[in-house]
Amino acid sequence: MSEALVQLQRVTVQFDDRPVVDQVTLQASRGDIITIIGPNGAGKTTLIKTILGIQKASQGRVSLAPGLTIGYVPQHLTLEATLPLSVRRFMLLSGQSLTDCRAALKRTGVDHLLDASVHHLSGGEKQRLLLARALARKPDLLVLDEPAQGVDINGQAALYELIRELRDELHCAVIMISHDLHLVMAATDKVICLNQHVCCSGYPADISHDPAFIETFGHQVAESLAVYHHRHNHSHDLHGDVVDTKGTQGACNHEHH
Ligand SMILES: Nc1ncnc2c1ncn2[C@@H]1O[C@H](COP(=O)(O)OP(=O)(O)OP(=O)(O)O)[C@@H](O)[C@H]1O
Repeated sequence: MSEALVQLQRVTVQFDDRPVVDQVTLQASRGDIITIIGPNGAGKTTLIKTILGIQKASQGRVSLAPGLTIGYVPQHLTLEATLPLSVRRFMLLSGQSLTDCRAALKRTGVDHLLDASVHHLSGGEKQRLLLARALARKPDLLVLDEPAQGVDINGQAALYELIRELRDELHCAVIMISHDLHLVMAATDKVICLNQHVCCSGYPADISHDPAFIETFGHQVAESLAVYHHRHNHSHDLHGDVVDTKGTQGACNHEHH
């Protein structure tokens, strides 16, 4: 059996006696990509904060493998607007060496921005910078809170593809929150549908038929996902351009059923 890096057992988080996360049990092992989906206010961010140790569980148990290194990609990069800060300095603040920082920036496709100001980066570049900062730690577990925010649709597909590649390279586990249901269904291994409690969980193709999923997201969403089998016969680069299997650029050709 593969090594469990994180285990949550009946974890509940309450704010003013209101359960925001209700008796959630989950486990992530090396190689897993687990995506948490759910409506606004469902407790998704609170749940990952509990895994990170930023939020204390009111009840239940959070167990992390000893010596676990976590790389965290927050929803937004929040910075003091008046503080001049280059990408280089931002990365070095993580405490990693310049060599590791540059390698991580190269891997996420933004090493050319080393001397740029973080304040001037586009939404997509900021997300890749945050991913590089998490990556420089060589994490066993990568936790991402809506990593594709501010990224256009082609860029989103490229970002999810990159996350899959990083999972393979680092042999880490990935837990992420996403609202992009179609991309989640195409790019993830396991989905947890959260609405305070775990409504349903499993493989993407299966959960779209689950009555609890249909109740949470409605028939229209469930039907559109149930018929959505996405076969990729090519990949995208980080800018969303299509690259075929031989590495040359070509036309986008997805097959849907
Ligand atoms: N520190 C806090 N104190 C009190 N209430 C909080 C706190 N943090 C979050 N909440 C509440 O908990 C609920 C869940 O919030 P959370 O951010 O986890 O939801 P979410 O599923 O990530 O939502 P979204 O998809 O909108 O980002 C919300 O009603 C929020 O107002």
